[in-house]
Amino acid sequence: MLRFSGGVRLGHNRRVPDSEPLLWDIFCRVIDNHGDIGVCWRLSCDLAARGQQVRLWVDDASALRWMAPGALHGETSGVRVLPWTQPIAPALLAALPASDVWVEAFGCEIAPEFIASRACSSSARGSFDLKIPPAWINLEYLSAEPWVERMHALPSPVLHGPAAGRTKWFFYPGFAPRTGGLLREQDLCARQQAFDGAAWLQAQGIDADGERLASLFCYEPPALGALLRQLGARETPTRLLVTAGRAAHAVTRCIEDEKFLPRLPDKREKLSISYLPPLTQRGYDELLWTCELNFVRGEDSLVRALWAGAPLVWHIYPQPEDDAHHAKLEAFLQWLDAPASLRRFHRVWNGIELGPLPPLELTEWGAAVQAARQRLLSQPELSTQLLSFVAQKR
Ligand SMILES: Cc1cn([C@H]2C[C@H](O)[C@@H](COP(=O)(O)OP(=O)(O)O[C@H]3O[C@@H](C)[C@H](O)[C@@H](O)[C@H]3O)O2)c(=O)[nH]c1=O
Repeated sequence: MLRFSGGVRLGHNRRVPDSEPLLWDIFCRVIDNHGDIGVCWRLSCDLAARGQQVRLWVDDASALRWMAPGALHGETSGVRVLPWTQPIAPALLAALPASDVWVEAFGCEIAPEFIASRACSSSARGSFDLKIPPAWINLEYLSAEPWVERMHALPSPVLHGPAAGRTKWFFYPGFAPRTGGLLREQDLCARQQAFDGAAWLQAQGIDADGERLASLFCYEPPALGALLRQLGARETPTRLLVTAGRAAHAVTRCIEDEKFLPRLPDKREKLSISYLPPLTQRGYDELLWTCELNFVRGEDSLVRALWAGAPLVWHIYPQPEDDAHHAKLEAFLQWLDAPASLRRFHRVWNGIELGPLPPLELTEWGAAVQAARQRLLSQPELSTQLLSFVAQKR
């Protein structure tokens, strides 16, 4: 069934059976960094891969140019990226068929003109047409904190506007079984198994013969200089694959810092650095699969590093107003059943504790990540859960 422009939609009063593909409107506001659009794009593609039709409304789609080349030209089957302008062009709204599911990602409020355009014009109150209510999902940020299990799947009544009286539903991604789970494409494990790291490095023009590989995706960690010194002092030479943007700037600043240079150990040549171009999302996954240690940040790359299964260190998105990220980090480490050295490493890496970085204990850290990955693989992933949740709420 074609649902995009020119397509024929089912009669408005007919309930679409659960097995039939649904039309989704996903709204994404880019606050900063790449996680907002990164998660929304991944979700859109994963739903489309399961036969759903997705319209992704985003106010700044610029990151998609490198994250998913072709996305803006409609080259991803089942996903159409639409400009979330303020206001949304009335002609665009008028041309679009009504959808079955609305998703507001990360607490962004769906555009009021979009909601109003879906209201039944013949209704006396001008209120929402209840004959074809879409399932309305508030997709939240990821956290391992215990309250997520209590909040997941709770209703949130809409009090104002043309949709007053309707209900939105909280959907919390999470690590624990009673949450909405984590995004994991159906073909992810197969792709990972078939992956050839050596060929990937060659394609990137990286000659890493005899070197241990670590990837770096971070903000500006206070212990970055200490990490570079630590990597430079390892027995086996290390190559750090530094992602484009803030991580690359932070490393460059660190290395160029005149105060820093004299303090580098004698064996400085034992640390080589490769600066990567912005990778596609798939390419970023492949980077994580190639490395024996991954430094990640934010939200989406953390999940991808868990699927990669190698030891990981998380630079959590800082919330300096109330330090809410401290509890969030501890909850994650608790869920991970992280060994003491990994916990301490995280606290220093995130500037929560002062002091030297503990040594890298990759065998122990890797075992914790592998065990966590196995636990996650036995739980249903996010899209499966979201599809069945939506089926219940329509
Ligand atoms: C480095 C790199 C990343 N990526 C992708 C992977 C992810 O989808 C995305 C990065 O997103 P994250 O890992 O979540 O890190 P981030 O720091 O960019 O995003 C953050 O943004 C804040 C606004 C949110 O509040 C945070 O929770 C978090 O999501 O970029 C690439 O596609 N290519 C690359 O080369």
